[in-house]
Amino acid sequence: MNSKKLAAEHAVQFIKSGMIVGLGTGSTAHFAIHAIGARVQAGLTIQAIATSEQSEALARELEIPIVSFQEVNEIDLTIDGADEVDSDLNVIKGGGGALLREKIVASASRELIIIVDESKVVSQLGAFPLPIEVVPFGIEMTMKKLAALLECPLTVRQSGNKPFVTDNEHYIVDCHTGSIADAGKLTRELNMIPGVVENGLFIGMAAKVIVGYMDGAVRELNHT
Ligand SMILES: O=C(CO)[C@H](O)[C@H](O)COP(=O)(O)O
Repeated sequence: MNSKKLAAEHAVQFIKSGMIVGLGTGSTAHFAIHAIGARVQAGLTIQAIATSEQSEALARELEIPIVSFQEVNEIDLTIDGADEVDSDLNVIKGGGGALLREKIVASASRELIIIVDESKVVSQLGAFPLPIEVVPFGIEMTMKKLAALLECPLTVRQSGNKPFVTDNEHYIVDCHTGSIADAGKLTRELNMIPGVVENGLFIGMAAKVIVGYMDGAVRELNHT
């Protein structure tokens, strides 16, 4: 059994008719969107807001009703993947390049459920390169400021032989930070740099993490 699919299908059970649901991005979220589509076909009535053009296109294909932020005040529940999760349920996201919309949707949500396979659970965040979304204008200067703060190798994410461009027409800088001692402080410092739009640290945002295991087990991690 695919452990990402296991976590995704477990999470989708928390959706109830009438909810506004945030749809995540990535391969684990892809399984969740399919499971939501199946429940919609079976009579679940929800409306959804997607965190990327890709997830929105999939949702439309599966006939999941899509709404915009103009039409809702709040999102009831968002289900999204992650690149790393620690025991305090802090998370690194953005491996798929959708971190800005993911953070906007997560912060508009009453509840954020993160779905991962067991390989994503870590004791300290930072082995996965931290994605930072930056505006292309002045990126050389923004990267100098990032380098001064982080003191670690930085790379502009590529797609083919060009910079990867996000749904918001920005670039992603991947920062090989190594272990992050104080993720809360770092997220605030990063977002103070002009040119940085958002970073992939989601601190204190997840209410629950659902982990799928290779042996078929599923475990819920909650705040203690
Ligand atoms: O943050 C993300 C996209 O920006 C993804 O949720 C994250 O990269 C995990 O992806 P996957 O489920 O494919 O492992």
